[in-house]
Amino acid sequence: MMRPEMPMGLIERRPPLETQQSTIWTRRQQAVCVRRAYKKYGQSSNPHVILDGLNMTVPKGCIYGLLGASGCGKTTLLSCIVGRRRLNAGEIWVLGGKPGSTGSGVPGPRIGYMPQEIALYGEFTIRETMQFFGMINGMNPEQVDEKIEFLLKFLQLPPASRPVKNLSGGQQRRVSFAAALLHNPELLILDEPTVGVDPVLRQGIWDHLVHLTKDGGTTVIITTHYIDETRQAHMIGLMRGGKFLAEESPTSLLHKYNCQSLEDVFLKLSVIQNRGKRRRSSILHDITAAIAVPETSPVPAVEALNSICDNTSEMSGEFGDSISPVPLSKRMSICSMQVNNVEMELPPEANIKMSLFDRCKLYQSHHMRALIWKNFLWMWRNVAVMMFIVGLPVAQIVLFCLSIGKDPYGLHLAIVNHETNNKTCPPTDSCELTQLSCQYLYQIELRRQVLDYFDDEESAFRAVKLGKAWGALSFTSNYSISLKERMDEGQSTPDFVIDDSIVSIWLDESNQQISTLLRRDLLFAFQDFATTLAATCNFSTKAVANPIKVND
Ligand SMILES: Nc1ncnc2c1ncn2[C@@H]1O[C@H](COP(=O)(O)OP(=O)(O)OP(=O)(O)O)[C@@H](O)[C@H]1O
Repeated sequence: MMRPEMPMGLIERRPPLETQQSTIWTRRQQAVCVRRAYKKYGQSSNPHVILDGLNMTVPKGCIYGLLGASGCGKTTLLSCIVGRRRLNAGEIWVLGGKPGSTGSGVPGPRIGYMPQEIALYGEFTIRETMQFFGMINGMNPEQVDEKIEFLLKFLQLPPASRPVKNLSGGQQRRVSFAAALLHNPELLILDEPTVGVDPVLRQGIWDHLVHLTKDGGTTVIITTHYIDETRQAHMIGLMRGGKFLAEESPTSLLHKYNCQSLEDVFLKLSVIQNRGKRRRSSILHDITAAIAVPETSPVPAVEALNSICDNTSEMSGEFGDSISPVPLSKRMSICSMQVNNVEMELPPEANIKMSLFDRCKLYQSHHMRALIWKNFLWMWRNVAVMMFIVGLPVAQIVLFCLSIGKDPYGLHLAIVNHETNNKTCPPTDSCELTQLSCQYLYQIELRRQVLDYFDDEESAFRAVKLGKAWGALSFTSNYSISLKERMDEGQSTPDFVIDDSIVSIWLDESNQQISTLLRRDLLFAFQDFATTLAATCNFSTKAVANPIKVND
């Protein structure tokens, strides 16, 4: 592909480096390759931009130190790499595939991720924690046990039977680190693993990382606030303002900027980035001119722009534009892997349409087993919580049955009994058909309701209105005579006799449940009163029973 001519001013300021082509193939050969990453938080109207066109290349077999001030977006970038978050724009290739795509193994056992925040179960012992992570990554118990011995010794951890909650903060971070190392992943992503670690152990950790990457089989990306400890990294990326200020080996950075420490390099580059921002408008003008290719040119304008962004030579030295000044070939030689000589089988490309079967494959049996095991262990360790969770519904049901499941009793009823001049009357066991209202009221009392006597209907209604009674019952003065005549005369009973034989009832309907139950009680009480009376007088009880039979 032809490159557009660069303007003279730009060439004078920055001598061009060797042109590097960035193709999908080369991106997939890297351990991690991020291109034009853009990530923001918050509303579109007021976005908080964290990654602003960031490019990052982590060759395989490399220790890559990701450095930057607190809050510059290191954790955000790492969580996009492991597939916990998504970019708003741009591309990420991890171990040849896109995070989350089918068959990429990312997230999955190909990656070991130690997050910044501790994500361990406090109730579990160190051994159980390791067993859980081992199970998730498809390891068998023997393999886990073997690895535990080494990791406990190497990371100076207490005995494996110690619960995680009883460990210090630094020890818990080391357990989290051990969990990331456990399954020998191809790519180790460590977010501040050396926080709370003494200098001797810190050196031990770095030595181990160097050992892991020696044969090129493992790649490590590590963030740390101790900038100088990254001298042992093969490459470091200095992040600021959502971009990389540089992506180079520590020695070449120290040499190039003539500094004694990487902190000084970082400061120098920050100053250059600030200057670069001020000059940016004029540089942008130069670039626009560079890609303003004539219509006759065989290179389309979009390709020309991509070429400028992807090839490291054109804009090298312009920090803050997130383009590394190191040619790709040099970066590759820093690390142990010579990609050109290796024929590798790459995972499938992203955005492949997934069938339902493929989706089901995401739910692997060892994941399910690990989760079930973890949940049972958690329940076992939290017996009190479990008893509460199981016992609460039982207690609720018992309380419900005790309070609501029973029929209500002790309900007050306002009685106006003109037949007895509102006097209470005892029930009789003789067949005298006088004061039948008393016998009916007695049946109501048997249902444990409370009878309050009133002189007239008006005062009985007032009691109901004031909520002192749930209902009012009124008997006429010749209730018993009328009822008897009604039974004797049958069809020829005059209307006024029928009216006198009726018990008038008014119920408070404000609580439908109570009024329904009360209505049922009053009807059943009358049924019992009629049956008892029939039995006392040697009548057929069946004749007075309700002519409805509910069968089984
Ligand atoms: N979920 C979120 N919603 C909104 N803002 C967020 C969220 N997560 C992180 N941020 C913001 O994004 C910025 C970058 O956060 P990030 O954790 O990536 O920084 P960092 O470089 O890892 O910091 P440190 O070195 O202190 O861990 C911070 O300003 C943070 O407040």
